[in-house]
Amino acid sequence: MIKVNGLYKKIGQVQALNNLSFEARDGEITGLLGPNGAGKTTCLRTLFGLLKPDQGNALIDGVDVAEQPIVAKQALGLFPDPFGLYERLTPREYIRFFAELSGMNGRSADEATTRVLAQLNMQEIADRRCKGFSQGQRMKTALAQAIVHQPRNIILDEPTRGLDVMSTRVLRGMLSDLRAQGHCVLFSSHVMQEVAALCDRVIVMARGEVVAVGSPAELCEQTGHASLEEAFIQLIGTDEGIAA
Ligand SMILES: Nc1ncnc2c1ncn2[C@@H]1O[C@H](COP(=O)(O)OP(=O)(O)OP(=O)(O)O)[C@@H](O)[C@H]1O
Repeated sequence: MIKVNGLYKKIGQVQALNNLSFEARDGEITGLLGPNGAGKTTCLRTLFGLLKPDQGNALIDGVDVAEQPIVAKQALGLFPDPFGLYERLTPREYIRFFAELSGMNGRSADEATTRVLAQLNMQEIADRRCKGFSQGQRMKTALAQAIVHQPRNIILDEPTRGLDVMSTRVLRGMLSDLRAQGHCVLFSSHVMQEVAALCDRVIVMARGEVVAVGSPAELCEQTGHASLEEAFIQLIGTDEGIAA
């Protein structure tokens, strides 16, 4: 469970977060949807302890990220940019390295690596170098890295940016599996179709605050629009920076 309470963050002259509060529940996929500059990345960076809020707090399974960053991060997986994989390593080496970074060693790191390779059906590519991998194979490696320490909560910042259709499908399948296993999945997006297809609940953000919360169907109902696109435009006040 991820919870943010009254987050404020000013960056330069910009009030990037402006009393932002919401929760993302276990066993659900929660989408953070907003136009460019809404504050999505700032929020996710705060959740991961990379930014300190001016006010308010972020809780991972009830642990305050600012007060106990190491404990909070152990319950959190951050999905990295799959284009940034180190190409000379194999997935097994790569994932094991991240297992060690999260505090495992020797046998436990080996076991965790083997487990996640099996979980994501990666045995065939486990010992090939990442160089030349398809996007889908990169996605799996990136996700394996994020979940090797079995965090209950997984955060993804614009995970489908730049992906082809097949890879997007692979990612959607992986996120649905994580939901079925009871994980809390939170991802940011400015792509409506993606949010509509995947999310149980959508947090609509604009100007650093929440402007609406609900399932895609509830958001349509709240605004009286049949299409999600129209609902979002009404809620956000513009369609600038939102993709269909
Ligand atoms: N390092 C920074 N320096 C200056 N301004 C920043 C910085 N980081 C964020 N901001 C500003 O804070 C606001 C929120 O930015 P943020 O990146 O969180 O938005 P976002 O919703 O992730 O947008 P996008 O969809 O475009 O990635 C924006 O107005 C942005 O310009």
